[in-house]
Amino acid sequence: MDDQEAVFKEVFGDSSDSEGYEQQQSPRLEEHDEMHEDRPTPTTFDQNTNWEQIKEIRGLWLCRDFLSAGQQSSVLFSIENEGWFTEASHNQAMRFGNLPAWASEISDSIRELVLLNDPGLDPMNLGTYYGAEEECAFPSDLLWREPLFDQLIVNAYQPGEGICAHVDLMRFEDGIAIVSLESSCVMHFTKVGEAYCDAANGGKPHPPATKIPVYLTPGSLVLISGEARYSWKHEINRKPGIQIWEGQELNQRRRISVTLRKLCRVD
Ligand SMILES: O=C(O)CCC(=O)C(=O)O
Ligand SMILES: [Fe+2]
Repeated sequence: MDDQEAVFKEVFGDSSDSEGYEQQQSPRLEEHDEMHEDRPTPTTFDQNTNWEQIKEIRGLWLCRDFLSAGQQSSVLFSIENEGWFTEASHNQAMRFGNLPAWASEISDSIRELVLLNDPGLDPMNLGTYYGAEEECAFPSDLLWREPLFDQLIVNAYQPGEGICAHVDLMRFEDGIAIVSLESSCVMHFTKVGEAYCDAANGGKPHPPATKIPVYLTPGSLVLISGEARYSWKHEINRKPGIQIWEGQELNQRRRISVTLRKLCRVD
């Protein structure tokens, strides 16, 4: 096991073991607890309060405390070790196919966390739970595809940098996950077709587009599927005056994001 893998297993635990979902989120923390007198409370995922459904947009879910501070450091350490961002001009890295171990661990944790909140998605519980599919953070057909994700993009944004409004390319399947690290930001969602477009309207002003702001803190996870994926654009505009949350302009630092998607099959 190399250093990076060891650190990752230390923080996330070994996802190949057969412990229950709740234990898998922080098994190593619990081991440490046994060794120390002044034990911190283990961080387990709360079954009901962890996920936030963005009510204006079907298929948009947020888990603010997806990665603990230690897990965030571990992921950042792994990303740093990849050596992708050693030069200031490098701000994006992509991987297709097998994900690096640390990204696979994130992918496994996403599946576990969705299941934890929606036990009815687990085939083991078929017929026992009857939850509405729209109450699930990820639809079951996406949750059980293999692999869950096979494409990774890591973006590094300096203060002031963001990403223009877009719908992710159709070459990717439904079901996208974004993990935020280092700096908080506001991601804005705009309905497709509602965005301001001068030329298409003969220069006449459009009514202002409905923009739904979503506050992404470090360690948070966003899941985007269905309407949120196909009928809404997302953007991060970090120009002055735009990154406002609860009336306050956010203090910007470098932001790293990890985006996981699945390529469409070409038969
Ligand atoms: O950096 C982010 O948080 C979003 C990235 C994104 O939307 C994309 O790569 O398509
Ligand atoms: Fe995107």
